[in-house]
Amino acid sequence: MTALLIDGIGELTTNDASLGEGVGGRLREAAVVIDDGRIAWVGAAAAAPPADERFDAAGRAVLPGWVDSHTHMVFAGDRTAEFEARMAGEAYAAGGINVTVEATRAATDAALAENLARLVAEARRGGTTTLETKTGYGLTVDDEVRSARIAAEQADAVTFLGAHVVPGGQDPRAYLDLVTGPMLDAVAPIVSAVDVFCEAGAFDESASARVLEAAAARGLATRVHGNQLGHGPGVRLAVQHRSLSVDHLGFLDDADVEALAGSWSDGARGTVATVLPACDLSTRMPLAPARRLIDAGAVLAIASNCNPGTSYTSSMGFCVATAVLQMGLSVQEAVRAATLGGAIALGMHEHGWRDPLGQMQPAVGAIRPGARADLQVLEAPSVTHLAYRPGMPLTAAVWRAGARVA
Ligand SMILES: N=CN[C@@H](CCC(=O)O)C(=O)O
Ligand SMILES: [Zn+2]
Repeated sequence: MTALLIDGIGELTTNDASLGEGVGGRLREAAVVIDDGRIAWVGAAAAAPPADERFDAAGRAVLPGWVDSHTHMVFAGDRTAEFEARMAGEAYAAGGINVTVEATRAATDAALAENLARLVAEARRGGTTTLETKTGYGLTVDDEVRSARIAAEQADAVTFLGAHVVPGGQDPRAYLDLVTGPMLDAVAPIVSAVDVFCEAGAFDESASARVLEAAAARGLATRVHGNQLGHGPGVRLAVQHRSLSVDHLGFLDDADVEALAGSWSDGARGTVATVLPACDLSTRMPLAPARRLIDAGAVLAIASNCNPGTSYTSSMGFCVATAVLQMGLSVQEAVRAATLGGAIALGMHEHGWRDPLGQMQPAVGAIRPGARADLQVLEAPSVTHLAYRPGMPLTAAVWRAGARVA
């Protein structure tokens, strides 16, 4: 194996308090050695061991690759008209999902895989090295299995979202029976988690609870899309069911914030609060109260929610900038939420995990010895530039599992 030394790092964000200072575990004048797909060494550049090859970061900032813990990238079609109508004043409603369902069902496997590859490549160029994606635009047994299979070829984690919306013309009770029964059984061998859109116009509290119970009965982790379009039971349900994350969070009351923070008390694995800044902007909905969540002690993740309806971007840099400029986070807090936070939301931060193709992978979300060698070099001296220069393409180089991917 060829070891690579990355030195000349002006500012290294490790996300490990034992390696550096502050929220990001930051080191100055640092170096990293990667070997066999993993981080082999981290420390002061002056003390770096020799390696076979060298990359000079030339004083630039290095940080973990983004961990995008929430996307919907298996789809076909376009929702430009819906977006235009929204920008002209129409409200977002869950019903738009059915437009993408129709286009996705009509697409060939090759077309879906190609569109996914295009989006994954975009994400990689923007510094994303770990990516979750969901089914949810098939909504028949065959179409959901097909989406899960296509996702498994390209994503690091696949989530089943059969409970996205009741497909047009179907009886809600019969569909819930299908999603919690035969459809779930068919996708269970491929996916690692189950999600439910708990919202008016999608699945109510009791239907959502049934989805979460059915998943748990099959040993699958759960996530919830909650509190996106109004206040609802999503957060409460997610915490009660010990879901890995609850995502969106535009409408929270004090009890929701306390429940999310309290879910981590006594050393328990709690529920990550995942905010989706690009989605909040793109739907002109209130921004999730990320500052309040962190201050209360919740564990925060930032994700892109890349999908054709509510957030057609995979730019984690844009999400981080928005979280700083509009949600009141410090740059270090936002970077941590978009890297380690996402890894915690996916259960990939501490130990090895199995990818959708059955291969064991090292932990992600931090630059520490033993972790997967997922890192990005910014065309900037510090991560502060992510918010100071919003919208600029600052990703200069990306390694994923030790391989240069951008
Ligand atoms: N909220 C549910 N699902 C997506 C939207 C999907 C769509 O509109 O196509 C979301 O996360 O925003
Ligand atoms: Zn989503």
